[in-house]
Order: sequence, then structure tokens, then C-alpha cells
Amino acid sequence: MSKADLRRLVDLTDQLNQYAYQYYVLDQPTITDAEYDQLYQELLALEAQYPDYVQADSPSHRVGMLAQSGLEKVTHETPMLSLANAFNQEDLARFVASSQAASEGPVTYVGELKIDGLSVSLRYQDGRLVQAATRGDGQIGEDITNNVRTIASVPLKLPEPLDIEVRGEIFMPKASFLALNQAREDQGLPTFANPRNSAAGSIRQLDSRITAQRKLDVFLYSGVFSPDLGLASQSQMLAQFKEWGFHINDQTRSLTGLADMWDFVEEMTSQRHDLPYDIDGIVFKVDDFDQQAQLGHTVKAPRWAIAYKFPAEEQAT
Ligand SMILES: NC(=O)c1cc2c(N)ncc(C(N)=O)c2s1
Repeated sequence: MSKADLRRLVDLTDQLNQYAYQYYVLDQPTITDAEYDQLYQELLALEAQYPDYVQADSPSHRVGMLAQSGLEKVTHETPMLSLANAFNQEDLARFVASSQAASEGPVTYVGELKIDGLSVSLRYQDGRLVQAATRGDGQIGEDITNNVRTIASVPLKLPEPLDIEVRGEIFMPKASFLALNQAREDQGLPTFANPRNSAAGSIRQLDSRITAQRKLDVFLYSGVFSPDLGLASQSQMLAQFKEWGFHINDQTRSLTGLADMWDFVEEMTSQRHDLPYDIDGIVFKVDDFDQQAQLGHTVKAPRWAIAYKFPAEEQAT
């Protein structure tokens, strides 16, 4: 392989990843689909000619492959906890009172949309995606690495050689769900009941080429990482995750207490049907990581977070 060919292969890989990031994460495409496709075909030709030189973060990994057997089990070194629920303003008031009582100094909060999908853990070593797993029972999940590689907004390589685990929610955007069900109807196949079920079915496929066709997405909102990274709060962590190229939900709010928590609940209750994805509530978290550590967690859930659940809606009959 000539140096020029190798340089071209690496340049194309980096260029195409940058274009895909602008398209899928920033929603700000900078080239046309035709231009992207032409560059992609050139890369595929070079990879076919030199298979040993295919880069770990090549966009050609996005198309998926058939798994040899069932999904492997994965043990979460740090358990993936669940959340305590709140159903009304009084429940939130209790959460605010208890979190302020047990923390030194004033407490501020972050409000984040509760995405109606399924929780996932992404592990990066030396800045490369090495494993993705479902939450499972919180201790043991399933390896879905090949399927997650096909999700366009998941970075296969980070801009820094980080060892980090990030966690979030895989979901199927409403538009993908409608298109998928329309296609299944046309093929005489049973349709999915809702985007969450179709995301769950799509991400646990043994054939990730099928996953690749399902147009899934992910929002990341927590992680397991060394204090050396110097991340002192949830809001600072989210800003840093965004800089590293992770897809972060843009409706996240800094909140001072019950009054603006409830304002956010009312705002998102009225807006939820206009969002391009399903949400089933709002997650409120104490922002400061030291205060989160003071509050700790029960066996099941952190004391520094609570999930406000929207009231069940009457299904349109
Ligand atoms: N089970 C959990 O801990 C969570 C579940 C979810 C979810 N489905 N969507 C968003 C968040 C968030 N922004 O923290 C969380 S946290």
C-alpha cells in the first residue's frame, strides 16, 4: 500500500466522520448526501483493496454484521441504578427539602428530559468505543456493541485518548418509528406498538445490519470516570460530553428550587407532543457532584435525583 493511498484512506475516514458528526449530532450538514456518498464509495474501494488498513473508527462499521451467536452477558462494574419517582408537586417538594437538608450550602438542580427508550452504557478505552451494553437488571446487561456502532450519533473515536464510561438512553425518533411501521405494514409485517418497543427490539438484534436500518439515536447524560477529569457538576459534565462529540439533549435546564422545577414540568408537559422523540417525564438532579456524594444512594436509586413522571394519558380510542 503506498503512503499516498494510506494517507487518503485515513483522511477520508476522518473527513467522513466529521461530516457525519455535523449531520447527525449537530444537525448542521456541511455537504450534500451525494458528495458524502461519493467520498464514502472512494473509502469503501480503498478498504476493499487494503482490508488490513480499515480504521477502527471507519464509517463502514456503521452498516453492521451478523453476530455469531446470542448476545454476550456484561457485568456493570458500577451498577446502573434506577430512579425514585415523583408524581406531583408535593413529591418534588419532599425531594427538594430532603436534598437541601442533607447538603452543605445552597443546592441547585438540573432538569433533564426523561427519554422513553432503553438505558445503555458505552465504554471507551484510549478514546475508542470498546463495548456497549444494555442496563439489564442494573448489574448484568447484554453486549450490544456491534448494534451500537451502527448508531450514527455515537462517536467511534473520541478527540482525546480517554478511558471513560458514558451512559444514556437509546431511542427511536418518532419519524423513524412512523417510517418503520409504514414499511412493515407495506410488507404485511406486524407493526410496533410504540417507539420504545421498536428501539428495544432494534438494539437487541443479532444481525446489526437490521439495527443499522432502524435509524436509532441516543442521548447521553451520565458517566463513570476518574475524579482526575475535574468534572465537578452534572452541568459541567454535560458541557464536556458535548465537546467530546457526544449527543446531549438540548432541553437541559439549571434550576434553583421547587418553583422553577414546576415551571419546567408545566412547560414540557405542554411541549412533549411537539418533540421529535418520546419522553415520559423529567429527571431532576442535584447539580454539584460533592453534594451528590453527600446524599449517596439507596440499594436501588440515588438520593440526589428523582424522576417526575407525566400522568398516564388516556389512549386515543
Ligand atoms: N434510570 C435512570 O437512572 C435514568 C433514566 C433516564 C432516562 N430514561 N432519560 C433521561 C435520564 C437523565 N437525563 O438522567 C435518565 S436517568
